[in-house]
Amino acid sequence: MAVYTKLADDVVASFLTQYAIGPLTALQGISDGIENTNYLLKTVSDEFVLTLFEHHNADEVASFVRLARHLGQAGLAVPMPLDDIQGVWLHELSGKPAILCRRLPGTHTDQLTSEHCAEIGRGLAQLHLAAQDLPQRRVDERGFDWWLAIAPELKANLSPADQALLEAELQAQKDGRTLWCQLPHGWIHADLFHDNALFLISEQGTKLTAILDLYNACDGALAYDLAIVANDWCREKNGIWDKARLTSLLVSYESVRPFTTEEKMAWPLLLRGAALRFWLSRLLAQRLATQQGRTLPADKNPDEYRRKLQQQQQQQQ
Ligand SMILES: Nc1ncnc2c1ncn2[C@@H]1O[C@H](COP(=O)(O)OP(=O)(O)O)[C@@H](O)[C@H]1O
Ligand SMILES: N[C@@H](CCOP(=O)(O)O)C(=O)O
Repeated sequence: MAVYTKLADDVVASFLTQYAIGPLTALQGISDGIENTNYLLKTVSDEFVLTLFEHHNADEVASFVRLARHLGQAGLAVPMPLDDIQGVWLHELSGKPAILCRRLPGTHTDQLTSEHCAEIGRGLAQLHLAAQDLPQRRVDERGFDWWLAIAPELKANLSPADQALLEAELQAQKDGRTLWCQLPHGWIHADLFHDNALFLISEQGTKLTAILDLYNACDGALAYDLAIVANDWCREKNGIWDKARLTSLLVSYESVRPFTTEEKMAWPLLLRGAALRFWLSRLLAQRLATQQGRTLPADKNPDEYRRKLQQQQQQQQ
């Protein structure tokens, strides 16, 4: 569920009077997403998505949206906040930063194919290139330093075998740090799971229509971003690779931005780093959920990423 802040119709209707989009005709909470509150709304002119940021202040939102605007102006299909009649795009609603974006077409899919992977490979490479000239990249709040900081406290609840798996990977990542730092860096999406993309399927084929949720975007190794995508889009939840989807992803990405020699060398390290990152963040989310008497959604199970990491380690022995 992703409606943490409930908004009455009259509150939204009044909010919309700041925009030149006509009066509200329908309002519905969006159940997808995990972090922010999102509403789908209709006016006489079009469909829009209203987002209330639950965990970020206005300055942080301004930083993500700077990237979204830059990418949108470069022709990428990302949610771009609309200006109101005063030319202001960042608002406050119910005490939270709020933006309004046009609803992008397309739907989510869980039935991933090589065509989806080709599309996202191309889309991600285009995002990396288009963002290169945008300065002031944010630090990755869930990068290497965070792995080292959070691992000791999460380790206490793991089995001895999982503790050993975690320790071995942290050591391998420390050993690989010099190589990692030599890789091309830039703005990365940092969370481009398949639930953050929309597609349209027509007689012309499968088309990527939106890359969503740029709210983890930060500085990082570009090929690490691709490894995050590969782990989610090209592997089953049991960790088994779909080779056709992986090939499709890599070939398509490389057709837009060719890999450097160092990136090819670092690929196994990056895949493991990407698996480690989401194993740790899901363990943390699980701990918070338990403390609050909630259960995690089934598709956020930390074990998926433990298995992916373990298999990747075993393949490389
Ligand atoms: N501009 C948009 N056009 C169409 N759908 C959108 C748009 N923005 C958000 N959504 C829908 O809302 C969902 C949640 O958005 P997302 O940014 O991923 O939220 P969260 O940060 O809470 O995870 C998306 O998965 C998508 O279904
Ligand atoms: N896509 C992730 C959730 C987002 O990561 P987080 O660090 O912001 O929790 C997942 O599927 O685990």
